[in-house]
Amino acid sequence: MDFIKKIRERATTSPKTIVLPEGSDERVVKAAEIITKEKIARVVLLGNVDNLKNASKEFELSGVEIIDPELSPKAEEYATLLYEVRKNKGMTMEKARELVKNPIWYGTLMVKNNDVDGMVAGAVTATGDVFRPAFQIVKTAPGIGVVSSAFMMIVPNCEFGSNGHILFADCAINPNPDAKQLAEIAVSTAKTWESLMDDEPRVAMLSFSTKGSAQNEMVDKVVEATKILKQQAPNLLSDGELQADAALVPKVASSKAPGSPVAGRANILVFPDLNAGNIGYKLVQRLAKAEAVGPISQGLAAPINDLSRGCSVEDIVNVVAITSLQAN
Ligand SMILES: CC(C)(COP(=O)(O)OP(=O)(O)OC[C@H]1O[C@@H](n2cnc3c(N)ncnc32)[C@H](O)[C@@H]1OP(=O)(O)O)[C@@H](O)C(=O)NCCC(=O)NCCS
Ligand SMILES: CC(=O)OP(=O)(O)O
Repeated sequence: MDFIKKIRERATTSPKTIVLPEGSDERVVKAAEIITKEKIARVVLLGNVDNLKNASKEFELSGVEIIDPELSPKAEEYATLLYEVRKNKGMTMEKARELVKNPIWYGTLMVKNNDVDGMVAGAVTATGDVFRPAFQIVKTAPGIGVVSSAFMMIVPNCEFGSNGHILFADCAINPNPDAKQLAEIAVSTAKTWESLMDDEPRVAMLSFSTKGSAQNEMVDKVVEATKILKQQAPNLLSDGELQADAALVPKVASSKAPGSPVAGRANILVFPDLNAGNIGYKLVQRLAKAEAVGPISQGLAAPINDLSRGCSVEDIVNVVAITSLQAN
């Protein structure tokens, strides 16, 4: 079955409550309508109640809960929660009361307080501003050092990866991960793959060098990350350092990396830094007309997912479906 159809169907089997803090954006309101109609999740929309009531003349919003953080009776409770979680980092009650009026902080506190199962934001808000409160309030899951993200790229008419499905990581969060963090990103992405796909994960650690063809400290980082990855996850099919063509194309792999367990058949591409990852996913999305589902966050203690500000309504619906699945 088609990947997107499958995740949406899986989400309907145990619908969760997801907060969408950007009720001021029409795409988000339309997505709330579709999510509710298709029973993918129960939606809480944050925004100005009057504006959203007006919007509901245009959109079918029955079944969607609407909260205005500025008028919410829970604002003081959430401010106290924020103060308690961050007081050792200099948070004051005054600052907490101010931050709670911001829908992204309010939504994150709803997640922390278990009032909702997850949050999706980023249609209007830049990635850093979505994740900073998440890192500070929700924090990492036990045993996780670094939160990262992955995009499921679905490339039309493509034989590479798993029938054109390839996870790209990290394309949204960590600007310049060190070797240890890069290895952890690879392990997290393999777990994300396993939660979404039926076949085995095959991880390529990407570089501009294949198996020593170039020498540079940027290559050394990927070589070191591959070594750490193989030690930490010996049963995971992984290899590096590989160029993108060696990772994906069997013929190139047989000349550049003969005998590699992954080269020519990778379905997970781990990029060496955020310049490469973010530019890479946007190029494939726009030039190859690939569907880019994500970014899917990995390693937070509760599911909070970002969007690209260029997202469509359908992108929002898809990320909400994935967020519901992560909340299971
Ligand atoms: C995500 C991001 C905002 C974090 O910023 P930062 O400056 O490191 O954040 P702060 O220094 O304020 O750290 C806040 C907290 O988050 C934690 N943190 C930061 N990055 C983290 C990560 N990847 N995983 C887990 N925790 C992280 C810090 O340890 C800190 O915790 P503490 O305050 O409890 O000690 C930053 O890495 C960023 O802007 N990334 C690029 C996002 C982007 O623009 N992407 C491109 C478009 S998608
Ligand atoms: C993921 C990403 O690149 O987000 P944006 O396009 O909003 O910067």
